[in-house]
Amino acid sequence: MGEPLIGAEDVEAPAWALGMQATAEAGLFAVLRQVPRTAATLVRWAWRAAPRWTAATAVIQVVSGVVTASGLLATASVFSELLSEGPTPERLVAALPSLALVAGALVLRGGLDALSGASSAVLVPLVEQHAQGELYGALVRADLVAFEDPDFTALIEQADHALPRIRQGALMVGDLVAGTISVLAATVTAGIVHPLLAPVVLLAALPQAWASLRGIRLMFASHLAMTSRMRRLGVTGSLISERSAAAEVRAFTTQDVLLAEHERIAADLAAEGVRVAHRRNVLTTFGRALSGVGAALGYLVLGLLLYLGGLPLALAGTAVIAMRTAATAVVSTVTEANLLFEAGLFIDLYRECVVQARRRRRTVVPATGATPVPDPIELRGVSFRYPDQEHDAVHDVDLVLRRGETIALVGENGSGKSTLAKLVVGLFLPDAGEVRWSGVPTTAIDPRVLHDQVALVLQEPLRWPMTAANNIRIGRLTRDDEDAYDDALHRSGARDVLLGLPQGEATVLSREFQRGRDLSGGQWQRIAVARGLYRDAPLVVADEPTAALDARAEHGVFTALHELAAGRDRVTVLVTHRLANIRSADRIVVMDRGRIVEEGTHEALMETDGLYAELFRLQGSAYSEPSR
Ligand SMILES: Nc1ncnc2c1ncn2[C@@H]1O[C@H](COP(=O)(O)OP(=O)(O)OP(=O)(O)O)[C@@H](O)[C@H]1O
Repeated sequence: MGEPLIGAEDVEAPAWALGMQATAEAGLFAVLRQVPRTAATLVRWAWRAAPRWTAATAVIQVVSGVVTASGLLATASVFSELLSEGPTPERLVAALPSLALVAGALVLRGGLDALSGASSAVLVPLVEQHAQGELYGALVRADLVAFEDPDFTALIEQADHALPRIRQGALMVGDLVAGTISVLAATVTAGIVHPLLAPVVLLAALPQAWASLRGIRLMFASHLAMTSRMRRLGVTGSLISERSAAAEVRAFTTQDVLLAEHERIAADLAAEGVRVAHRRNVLTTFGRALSGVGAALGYLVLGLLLYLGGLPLALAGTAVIAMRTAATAVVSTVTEANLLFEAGLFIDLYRECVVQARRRRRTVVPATGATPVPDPIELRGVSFRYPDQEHDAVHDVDLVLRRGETIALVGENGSGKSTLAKLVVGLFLPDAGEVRWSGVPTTAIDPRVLHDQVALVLQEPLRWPMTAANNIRIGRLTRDDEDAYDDALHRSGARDVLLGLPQGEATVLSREFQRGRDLSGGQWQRIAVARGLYRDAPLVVADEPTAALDARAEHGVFTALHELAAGRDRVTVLVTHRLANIRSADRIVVMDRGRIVEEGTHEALMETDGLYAELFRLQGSAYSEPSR
């Protein structure tokens, strides 16, 4: 097989990735500006999550930096005293106070390190939790159509992966504060010895910092460019590892081809990983070499100062210590800044996801007046196209639905029935035209107000991973009505399902938990119908509610839906291919390629002798074929 298994190989990077790539490739100074911005974001998150711990951590880090700096100055002073002129015992005695300071600083630093560890241990998980809360808070409010956009769902995946980097960044902020103070202290010490030595100290560190930053930018750009491939790897990986795919993968003997595809994509990613690692390695080596030259220059300056008499010999030891300490402090601070910069790129990605999720929230200016209700529901010139698609899934549809009516949507596969049903209930908003509920466009109704009045039974219902009882009660958690619960169980045929479970309605319906159970497709569908009935909403939309049901259960469900529609003044929309079941519907709406092509009662449509009559006869003939 020459073609790649999943499809087009030359996949485009999503639009958000292109934007971020530009950020990652921006100039070095633009990049340097990002570190304080990232630190500010993390501190803001920390402050919102736990203000007291944030303040305590800040104090600890600043004190820690100051103590380190004092220790360094005291060390320098010990050297000055020891290397000064005079008899050794006197020099030793003179150095004692500074020695005591060094020891004190070391002990204090140890204590502060312990405190800092403790405060980070509390703060970092809180920051992570806050960040996740912000993202998930935005995601649950994002409009359904956002999840039809693969670029957005890829961004969500990336944001989920960014969390460990945020944790790492949060850890780094405090260290960076203390580290920066240490660098300042070392530079000041060197500067006190001789003003020329202060810039010289930094000379050794800058090339390493530059190389390191470039390396990270390289890694991030590659990470963004590989987004689509990583997604493909995830898709093939889950086909290999997930329970839902296991049966078909084996039955179609696709194990080897899947594994080969997985290995091929993994090899691409590994090759890219090796390329980036190699280039980062070259950069690091180059940076180190340049830093070596910088350090050599530093010592050359020191030598020259000594030679020219600009520096007394007694201070040379102090200068060397300050230079060594500064070099070490700068390197660790640069490493911390690098990690923060790296975290910053992922935090940007994370924030982008939050921003996009917020942008994809449905903005509604609610209409004034009484709460809109689904009676009548009027569709005028409604069209809808899925994101990135070339054709409308629903095109120029006019339709009116009234309370007490049962409307059946029929048509061949892909004709737009499910999409139209989602437009009727306001899960999707039309791209053109209007859907009005009691005269108010669905665009002007708060989605929660809309959906609160809808009971939806989908073709492939969500298998809620919770107890069987809660799988039904989640239809309306605020309702506590045992009679309604029993009635829903009875009408949907779900009672038999629950009776057959080891712990009855308390059985958890998910194999991901211990003693959890799974159900058959038809049993799940009965649960979904029970959930829809228990919701007790004025608009009931059932999309193929009986596709997996046996004949008896199917009959029961349709009878229940009819009774409910007629008895309680509901609007009921049935999407189905089982035409025999909807003969008594008040109206049958026939769809073809996104348009309504016929509309009327069963009798009227049979008389018209169009698409419906053809489909009906075809289905009927399958049952009336003489037995051989
Ligand atoms: N999530 C989606 N993204 C892009 N296109 C979609 C999506 N869902 C459906 N479509 C396309 O929109 C059109 C209408 O699909 P829809 O699911 O509404 O049809 P349907 O009549 O309910 O089909 P079926 O009888 O098979 O359930 C089809 O051409 C389908 O390929």
